[in-house]
Amino acid sequence: MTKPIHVTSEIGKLDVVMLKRPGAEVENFTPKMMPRLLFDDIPYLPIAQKEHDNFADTLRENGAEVLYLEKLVVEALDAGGSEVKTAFLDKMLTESGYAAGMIRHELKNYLLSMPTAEMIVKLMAGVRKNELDLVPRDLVSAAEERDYPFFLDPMPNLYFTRDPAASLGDGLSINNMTFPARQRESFFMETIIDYHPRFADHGLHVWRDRNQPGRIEGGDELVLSNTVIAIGVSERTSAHAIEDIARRLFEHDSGFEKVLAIRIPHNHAMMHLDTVFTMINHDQFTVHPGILGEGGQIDTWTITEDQNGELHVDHHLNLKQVLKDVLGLDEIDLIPTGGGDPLIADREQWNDGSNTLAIAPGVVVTYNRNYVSNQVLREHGLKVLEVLSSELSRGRGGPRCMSMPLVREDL
Ligand SMILES: NC(=[NH2+])NCCC[C@H](N)C(=O)O
Repeated sequence: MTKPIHVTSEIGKLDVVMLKRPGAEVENFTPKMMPRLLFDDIPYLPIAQKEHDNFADTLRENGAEVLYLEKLVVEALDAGGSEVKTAFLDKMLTESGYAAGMIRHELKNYLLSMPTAEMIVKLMAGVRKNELDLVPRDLVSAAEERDYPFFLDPMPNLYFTRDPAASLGDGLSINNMTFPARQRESFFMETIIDYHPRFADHGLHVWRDRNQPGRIEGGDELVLSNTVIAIGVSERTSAHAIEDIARRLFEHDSGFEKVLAIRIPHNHAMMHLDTVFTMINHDQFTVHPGILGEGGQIDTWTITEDQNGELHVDHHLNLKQVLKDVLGLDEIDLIPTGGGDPLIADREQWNDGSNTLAIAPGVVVTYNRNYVSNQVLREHGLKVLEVLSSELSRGRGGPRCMSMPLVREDL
């Protein structure tokens, strides 16, 4: 049987992928909560779901098996049995800010009274205060939180399955995420890997787990080849975590020998490397011109292991040259988002015009709204499969963010 996780490139034919269909969580918040929940608008759920189904169908029609996160967690908990389910809930409540006390007790009873599938939907969607017959009498609730409508916040970013974990070779990183709005998400992934029959006991390597200090997110982790990984030094991923994962990958025979750290601006529009740079063919990449300085310069470091087992770091400024060197290519094609027009580049990057998902070498899935960038990709010889994007894009992520490849064919 093929391994449950096997990803040695960004572009090998996509065989198995994990998605999350947007649910009640993307509607269960108010404009005031948006900045904290990392959304810039309120999506219209029925249309977001239609668009997401269109995305999933496109992947299936092109030969990928689509698994759903929400289904895998339920199957994992059911396989684990009631003790695992209770321990899962205990930990989820602790991570949601209820380590002890009356509210924890009530929330636990409320959620445990539900069948597993319903409990998971509820945890993802959030629990409002008016759902429980409870007037908290502790000082914190009485003094500060009276008007806040939730006991448990919704997790609207779950449909960006790319970020809580990343498939790297025959294993994965399960990530310690940056903002509280997303930190609980990677616990679902950990539960799947630990208890789902498809993943547990298959010798999967967790190269770095979510308990490690230093934040990292999958949108920053790109598998350039079976020996090279690129990682963004970004708003979401710290240099410390990059050194740490590099060390672990080198030590544990992962096959990876080089990590390319690329520094990008630290802001919400460009939160991850994959919002400004993706690999789409053996020698082709999309890049948002806004990240490149004069003469196309950008801070890049190659990290390798020296003979003494210490990390060795080299600094470079020419991304194109570094990519040629690490991939052993004579020429590469860096395709600018928006075709190089700075105004269009900014507009389309905002709606994830650089966030392309390669499903085979030279075949990409993109949002239809980025029609200038899509046309440019076609002119560069790529096959572009467009998917619907009016509502999904309001969460600030595109086709790469919305998918976690589990198995790709080797090149
Ligand atoms: N890989 C990505 N670019 N993911 C996009 C995630 C968007 C999400 N709203 C966040 O801010 O976290």
